[in-house]
Amino acid sequence: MKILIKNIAEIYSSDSKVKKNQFILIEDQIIKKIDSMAKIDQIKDYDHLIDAQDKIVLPGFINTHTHVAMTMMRGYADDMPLDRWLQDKIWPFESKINSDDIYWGTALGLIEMIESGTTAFSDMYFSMDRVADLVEKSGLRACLAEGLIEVNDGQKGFDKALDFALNYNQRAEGRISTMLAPHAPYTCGKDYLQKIKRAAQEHDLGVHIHLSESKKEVNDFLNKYQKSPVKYLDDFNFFDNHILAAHCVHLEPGDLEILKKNNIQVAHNPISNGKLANGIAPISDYLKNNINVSIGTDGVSSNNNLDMLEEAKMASYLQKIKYEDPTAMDTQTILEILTINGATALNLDNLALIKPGYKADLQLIDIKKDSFFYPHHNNLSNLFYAAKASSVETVIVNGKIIMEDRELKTLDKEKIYYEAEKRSLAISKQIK
Ligand SMILES: N[C@@H](CCSC[C@H]1O[C@@H](n2cnc3c(=O)[nH]cnc32)[C@H](O)[C@@H]1O)C(=O)O
Ligand SMILES: [Zn+2]
Repeated sequence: MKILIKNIAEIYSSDSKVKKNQFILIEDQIIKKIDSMAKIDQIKDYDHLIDAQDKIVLPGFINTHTHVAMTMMRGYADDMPLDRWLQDKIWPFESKINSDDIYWGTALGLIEMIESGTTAFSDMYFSMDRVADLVEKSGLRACLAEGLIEVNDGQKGFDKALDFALNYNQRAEGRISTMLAPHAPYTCGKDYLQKIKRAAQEHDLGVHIHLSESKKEVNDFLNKYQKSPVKYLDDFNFFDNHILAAHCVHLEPGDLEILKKNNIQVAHNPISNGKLANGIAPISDYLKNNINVSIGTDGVSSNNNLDMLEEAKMASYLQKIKYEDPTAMDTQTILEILTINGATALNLDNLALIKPGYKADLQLIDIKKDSFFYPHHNNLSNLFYAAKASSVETVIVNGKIIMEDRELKTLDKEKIYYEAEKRSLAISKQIK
């Protein structure tokens, strides 16, 4: 399948300056050629033509930390601190969820991701085989991991998670990759974490974990072990693997050096950290120290959506506030954090740049339809600081169009809305 995208107003990719008036040729899963419209006559052979007049093209956004099925809990538990939110609301709800519920809750989240220009995500949840079915069907790219909480999951859960990680890696034409995911150092003991670490090393799998999210978590570790969660994990070499660490909000002296030394991949979730009042992560310091930072939305229940544009604007403005420095996170940095840094975080090669030889995961954004794109001084600024995700018009993943002119090509919206609504409300009724 060859797709030709012509008349592109501008292409933004973090490896180069903005390119104007271009075409892109996609062949099968790969970006084959990018050139100026003056040379379009050279391209005679293609199956599908997209006219990108008045549109800009960017790599798809990569959401590096989420629990997609938690979309079912949108608006179910608000305005609470992390420990109470988990223990009083979220975990009781999750104890009633079956794998069909996860399927439909995830489907609801996938619609939102596609419609807001996300082409890849990293999910930590349960019933991952069902999530994988949806990744396959939707056409999205995902890094999937069964989340493990030791008291609930134990050895059996570990075996299942490892089995999943080994069996599903590279499925769906390579769109699915896998990791192991101990939930957090406060929900998994040292022996359990060591077992997971050794399995990850043996099978060359990355490890996805929540880390130093709340002040309480850090204080509990300081009281119990006289060291921070970061130091605690480092002391038994937990960080030897590729580590995707969500949050990293609260650091003790010496922690940043540990993150840097171990090449920890920080997934920053500013809206979740705001909603649960966990604080503002020291992202500027991470960036200055060349620690790779990407962005996650976390689950909808702590957000309450999956919109990466909103997340990025919040990330940037919070850093400006925290450091009283308007340059703390500029538009170029936002572009990197939303795209190429996400690919690095998920250990995926040849992804997230608009460049020949790279996977064709990209989005077309209309810059003439909505008032917030006017005037056109700087479209990247307009996109990150002014626009809404409804300007995302067409989404391509792995060379396949999954949304065109805002029409979803792979998912049945009506059916998904119906099932997700029915199941979510039925579960909340069981709890009351
Ligand atoms: N197998 C586990 C599920 C782990 S999935 C990942 C878990 O992370 C939880 N979670 C979601 N957001 C956050 C957060 O911000 N901090 C900590 N945990 C979270 C989520 O509710 C889910 O229970 C079990 O049987 O409970
Ligand atoms: Zn999370």
